Amino acid sequence: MKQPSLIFLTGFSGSGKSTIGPLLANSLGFDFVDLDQEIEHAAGKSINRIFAEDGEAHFRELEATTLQQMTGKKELVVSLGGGVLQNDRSFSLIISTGTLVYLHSSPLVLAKRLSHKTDRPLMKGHHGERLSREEIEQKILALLEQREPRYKTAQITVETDNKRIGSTVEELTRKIERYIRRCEKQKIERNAKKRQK
Ligand SMILES: Nc1ncnc2c1ncn2[C@@H]1O[C@H](COP(=O)(O)OP(=O)(O)O)[C@@H](O)[C@H]1O
Ligand SMILES: O=C(O)C1=C[C@@H](OP(=O)(O)O)[C@@H](O)[C@H](O)C1
Ligand SMILES: [Mg+2]
Repeated sequence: MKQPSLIFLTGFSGSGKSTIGPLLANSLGFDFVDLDQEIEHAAGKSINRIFAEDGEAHFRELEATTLQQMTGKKELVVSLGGGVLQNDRSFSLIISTGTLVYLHSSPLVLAKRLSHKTDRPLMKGHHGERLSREEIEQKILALLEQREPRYKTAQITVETDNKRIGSTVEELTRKIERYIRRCEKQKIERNAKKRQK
């Protein structure tokens, strides 16, 4: 069953899901889980090592299995990894059990935020070498073309470019609280109609 207060944060790598997730959970008074951290904990190794030793397809399976543990939960913020929605099983699990929230960022800003990070295997070269900011931007553009259609199915979207993290958290809190209230009202109205029949 769908729980509007089960919040899944999506968006490209570097959009701020892992940074904003715990702050948002605190602001809403909800629990928090970072899907990548859960996977690393369960596997006993880093995402970099999972990609290098077991491959991306195995990582996508781990994402889908770990997500399953979150279905049915309420008042929880889950920071997803940027590629999880590409797996059909994960995508349908997410949209059928919670609220999808999209942190939108431009490729230029994402490349800037990611150019100094070493823990994003997909933002490296074929042999694990570091890429220039321009090369990272090209990779981002190619991946975004595939991923954006599913990011855009989110019920709530916020822009993260040129915005302080605190402002994004405030905007998200307002929008999510309003969305949950609306869902609750609709549920009450549906139940009242059922009773009248
Ligand atoms: N306005 C902003 N919104 C979100 N992240 C920002 C912003 N400005 C800088 N950052 C930085 O960008 C990075 C985002 O990384 P992270 O939170 O790990 O994103 P994700 O989990 O989506 O990959 C962090 O280092 C964060 O501090
Ligand atoms: O874009 C992706 O496919 C990935 C994004 C990462 O998470 P973030 O979006 O938190 O960086 C992590 O799940 C893994 O490196 C794969
Ligand atoms: Mg993250």
